[in-house]
Amino acid sequence: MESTVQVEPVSVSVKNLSKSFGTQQVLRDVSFEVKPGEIFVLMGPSGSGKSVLMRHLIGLEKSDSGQTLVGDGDAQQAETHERIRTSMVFQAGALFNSMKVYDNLALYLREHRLYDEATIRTKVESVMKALSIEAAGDKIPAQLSGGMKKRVAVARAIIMEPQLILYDEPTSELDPILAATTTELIATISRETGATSMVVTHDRELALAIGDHVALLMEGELVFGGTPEELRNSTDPAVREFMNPKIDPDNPRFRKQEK
Ligand SMILES: Nc1ncnc2c1ncn2[C@@H]1O[C@H](COP(=O)(O)OP(=O)(O)OP(=O)(O)O)[C@@H](O)[C@H]1O
Repeated sequence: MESTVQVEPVSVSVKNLSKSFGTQQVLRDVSFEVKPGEIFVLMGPSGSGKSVLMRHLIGLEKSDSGQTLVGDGDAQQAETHERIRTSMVFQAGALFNSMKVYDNLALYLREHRLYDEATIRTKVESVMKALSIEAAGDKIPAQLSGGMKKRVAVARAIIMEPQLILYDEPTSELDPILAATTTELIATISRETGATSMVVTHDRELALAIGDHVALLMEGELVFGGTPEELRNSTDPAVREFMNPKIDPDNPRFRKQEK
């Protein structure tokens, strides 16, 4: 992917982060570090607080206590995000359906008046080439397949040359081959741009294949943090159950959860 731009990666640091909504505590004293340039994978069951945690990192949520740093800046201050380029690849792509793919990609550069139209064209074409989506330029998102839409969403995120890229469930709703392709894409972008990557996912294959570090959040608490190898070898019953749930049709777990 020779047409991508190298960036200065940033660290992420979460220290003793707690957050409640009303009486429900969603994050409990969560702490972890992400090193510049690494791929950090955040896993955990539905409702465990992953999205709330990520929202803190892009400044959309205010903590009750604790600290979230992106580089040397407080993630909850707008100034940090003006200085450090962070982009998020949303699950549904967050593309404008009424606009051609080319215009979706050019939008950020045009809105921020960063370059003249000729330079924008060069940049958009270069990112489209890097992700092999040149043929999609004149189409609107509704005309694209799921896999192509994912690549356009990734293209839209990397066009701003982010130092930190956050992926929200990038492989959900994809067939196994497309999930593998998207996983490879995340690894390639990480390698080629040098950006720090954080991936929220339920996808164990992705976590084990490309994570430098993996963290597991359960009921708002970080119950595991380590390498994929350490995750694979964990003897913690909750971690093992999450990674390898045994399906027992005679003793369904939803019945146990009802009690
Ligand atoms: N703005 C909010 N107000 C009240 N409760 C909220 C709010 N945002 C999230 N929650 C609650 O916080 C809990 C954690 O939600 P969150 O979306 O972070 O889970 P998640 O781990 O991302 O789940 P999933 O994997 O299903 O996306 C849920 O119980 C949710 O209902």
